[in-house]
Amino acid sequence: MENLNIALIGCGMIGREHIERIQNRIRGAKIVAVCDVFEEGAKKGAEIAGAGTKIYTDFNEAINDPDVNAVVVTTPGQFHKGPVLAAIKAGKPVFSEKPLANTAADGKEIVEAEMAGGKHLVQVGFMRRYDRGYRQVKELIDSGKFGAPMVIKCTHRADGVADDYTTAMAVTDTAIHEIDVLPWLVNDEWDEVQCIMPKTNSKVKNALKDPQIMIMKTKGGIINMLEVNVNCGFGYDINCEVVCENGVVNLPCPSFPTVRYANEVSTKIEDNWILRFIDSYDVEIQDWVDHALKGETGGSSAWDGYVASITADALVKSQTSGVPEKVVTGGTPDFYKK
Ligand SMILES: NC(=O)C1=CN([C@@H]2O[C@H](COP(=O)(O)OP(=O)(O)OC[C@H]3O[C@@H](n4cnc5c(N)ncnc54)[C@H](O)[C@@H]3O)[C@@H](O)[C@H]2O)C=CC1
Ligand SMILES: O=C1[C@H](O)[C@H](O)[C@@H](O)[C@H](O)[C@H]1O
Repeated sequence: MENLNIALIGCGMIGREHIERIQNRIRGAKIVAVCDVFEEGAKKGAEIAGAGTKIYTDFNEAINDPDVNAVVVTTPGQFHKGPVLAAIKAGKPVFSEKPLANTAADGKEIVEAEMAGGKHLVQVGFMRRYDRGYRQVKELIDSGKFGAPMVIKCTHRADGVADDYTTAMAVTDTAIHEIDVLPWLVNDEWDEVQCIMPKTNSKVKNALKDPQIMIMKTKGGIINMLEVNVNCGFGYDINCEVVCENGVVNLPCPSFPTVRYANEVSTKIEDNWILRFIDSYDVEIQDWVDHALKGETGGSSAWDGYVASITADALVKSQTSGVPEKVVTGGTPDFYKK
């Protein structure tokens, strides 16, 4: 393939972000068609993509357009399976935003379809693997200088979520980033996970339980403590500290000026995920395009996405059981072994 001619499915918040970056900053690819169940949404996507962009409201029609040779899926997680399976059936490379699917059952269908087709076509949008800070942490850990990782402490904090955000989404939509990136960071796999509910924030006006504490243990014995806190009140605050045998490695915070003013010293915390990881989205999408043009996939595979969904299912189960739940994947199929 000379160029990816992409159909983007789901012209919402991140769909429009990806249209803008693909049209303006990504080499070797362009959006030629956009699709949204709401025609108005598709028209908004087409406006960003530019003149001549085809508009669809049916993802099968968009994906099977003969001018389309690649697919980006940016529908809500529970609606990823349809377009991803359609892209696999059409033999076209597909970038699916995270999560691959909201349940392990849906993820399994995708993995089985990709293996049956015999071609690696699916990449999942876990962009933290492309984030400069996470890659710096991984490089230091992989150097061996600090010894083996033993404990990880993370926060995933945001300042407010949509009204339809649920207790389960704290796992399937939010913690799913740590579920994917941490095993990659420390070269291990999840074994057992537990969700513990502290006192709920009095700002929460619906059934949402927030914050949540997720204790996750790897097969190698590393224990991670993750605080998911989506009503923190002060910004979008992502932290990751890896405690090793001879030292501690911390994820760098985005750099902002330190201001001294009126007897105070202060710096800034990002407002949201768009700005906090803006560079990593560009690196991730460019890597997907570069690989797809060679008939390959980079980043997180469909199997990585499926394992993340298996882990998420276990954590959601623990949200009600309150006890540790095992993460059972059955082992990596040869098709996905690197
Ligand atoms: N990597 C990251 O940091 C982020 C990833 N995401 C992921 O991106 C995906 C989309 O999230 P948002 O943009 O926030 O959602 P959104 O709700 O803003 O947009 C989703 C769009 O998909 C459309 N849609 C729904 N079902 C469809 C179907 N069957 N066919 C075509 N269009 C359909 C909706 O009409 C809507 O316009 C989710 O999987 C989410 O987890 C979202 C935010 C950040
Ligand atoms: O994917 C995302 C964002 O990247 C944020 O990390 C989360 O807080 C949000 O819930 C989710 O949509």
